[in-house]
Amino acid sequence: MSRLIIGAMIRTLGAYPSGWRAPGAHRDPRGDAAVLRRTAEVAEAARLDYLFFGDWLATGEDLAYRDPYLLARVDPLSAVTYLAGLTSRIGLIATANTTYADPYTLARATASADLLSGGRIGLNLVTGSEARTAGNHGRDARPSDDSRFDRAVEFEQVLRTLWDSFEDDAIIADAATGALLDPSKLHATDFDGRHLNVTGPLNAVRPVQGHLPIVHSGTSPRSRLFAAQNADLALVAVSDLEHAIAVREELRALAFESGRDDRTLKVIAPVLPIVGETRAHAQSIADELSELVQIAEDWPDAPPPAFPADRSLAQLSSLLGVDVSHRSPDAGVTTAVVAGFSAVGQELVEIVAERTGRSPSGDRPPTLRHLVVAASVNASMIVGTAEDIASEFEAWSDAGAVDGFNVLAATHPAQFEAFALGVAPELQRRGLLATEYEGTTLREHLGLARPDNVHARAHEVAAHAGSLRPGVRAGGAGGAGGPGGAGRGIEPASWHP
Ligand SMILES: Cc1cc2nc3c(=O)[nH]c(=O)nc-3n(C[C@H](O)[C@H](O)[C@H](O)COP(=O)(O)O)c2cc1C
Repeated sequence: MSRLIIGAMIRTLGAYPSGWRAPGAHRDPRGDAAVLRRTAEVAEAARLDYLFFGDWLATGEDLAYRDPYLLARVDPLSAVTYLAGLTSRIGLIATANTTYADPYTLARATASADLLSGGRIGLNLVTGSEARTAGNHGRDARPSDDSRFDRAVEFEQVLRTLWDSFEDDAIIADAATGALLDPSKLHATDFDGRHLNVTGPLNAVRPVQGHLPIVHSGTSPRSRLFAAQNADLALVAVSDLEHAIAVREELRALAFESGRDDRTLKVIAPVLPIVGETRAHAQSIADELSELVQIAEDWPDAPPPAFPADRSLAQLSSLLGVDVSHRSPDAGVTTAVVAGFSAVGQELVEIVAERTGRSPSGDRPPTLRHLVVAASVNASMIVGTAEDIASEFEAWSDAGAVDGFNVLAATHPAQFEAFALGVAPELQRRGLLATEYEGTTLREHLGLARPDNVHARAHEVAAHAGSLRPGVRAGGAGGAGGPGGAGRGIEPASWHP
């Protein structure tokens, strides 16, 4: 039984769109500091490996209905730096968008946070953008998929090379001789790529972790290739166990073909557990959350223009293959009605039954509202007791489907603490989560070696070959941490200056 990597993806207003409406739930982002503090304390006591902060560089009224936690949130780097001061062992992962960020500024901020945290920071690199994000950054259009990933590849290489500006022993600090620095161990970056030109060196000492663990989340083919070639953790969106096994196999094969030790790539799936004292209790929580999700028919005339179009009886009718748009959303759906549904409709009825315990043949049949919500709210939900949830984690681990999970809490604090205080101890009992932090850095929690300094390796190669001038690069191709890059501790011969 190998231990899983267990992190929590923090969404303070809850990861379920109606989570903030649940009784006692945190619902005002102006109070996020206290929730973040409490969440970090509980997560570290539960020995979770890390807290993960996604990011979205735009906002608008639509998010209030679809993804409320995105409406107004603390910037991920501020969150991890703040929590680094309040915790001592748990990892802290922030998200940055390589399409819009500046590599020098980001390298400096992340190297600083890693120093301040004692080596506990990770960096999730995303490239995606929507029109609003482009507009917020003075760009008139979304970059093409290829150009955003071509830039991301250069960006990741520049980050690693900037982080390696100071070799670990570059600072001498000898008061007697007045020697503060060994200048031969401070390296320029001199990156000259198609998208990025960075001279360096970075004005921050090398991170405690050498290079921060790189995370990448995405679904497109370019995204998977980027993760396979450059990431330590790949966050995947998967629909079920079989899909997860296939995606992990594909990512590991891509990593191997890129010249990496594919075991160094950890595949992490998001999961949204609803935890109750009994299964029926958990189902009642899921049922209440489902009923709190607003649908178009809740407005007497018409929903607001920004309201999600797919959250309506009209949209549901097209999925069911039966016109239910004129019926009450709270009308029970009986077995006879379900018999006329399409295959998709039947599947929705099963999803609702699994989550809420509502059955068309029972005394609490599902309503059309439940079916609208099941169809329009995307969530990898598991509903049950702490043992039920832990057994599902164990089954995915045994099947080789994942290396770990990013746990999303439907509500804060209730469901987050139900997981941390209920499921985490059960995972520890089964050997799936450590009972104590074995190391002090995020790399150690993730079982990742500390990479060599690309320039120091170049020194060795140069000393050996008598030719190479470290730090001067012939252009963007080939990189410190990219495919075959020495940044991964892969033999220097594969690193092309
Ligand atoms: C599990 C998961 C989490 C994600 N989190 C973010 C995020 O926090 N911010 C973001 O801009 N994109 C996020 N994305 C979207 C992709 O990371 C992003 O667009 C990436 O560049 C790959 O995109 P593509 O699959 O659209 O090519 C996430 C995707 C997945 C599967």
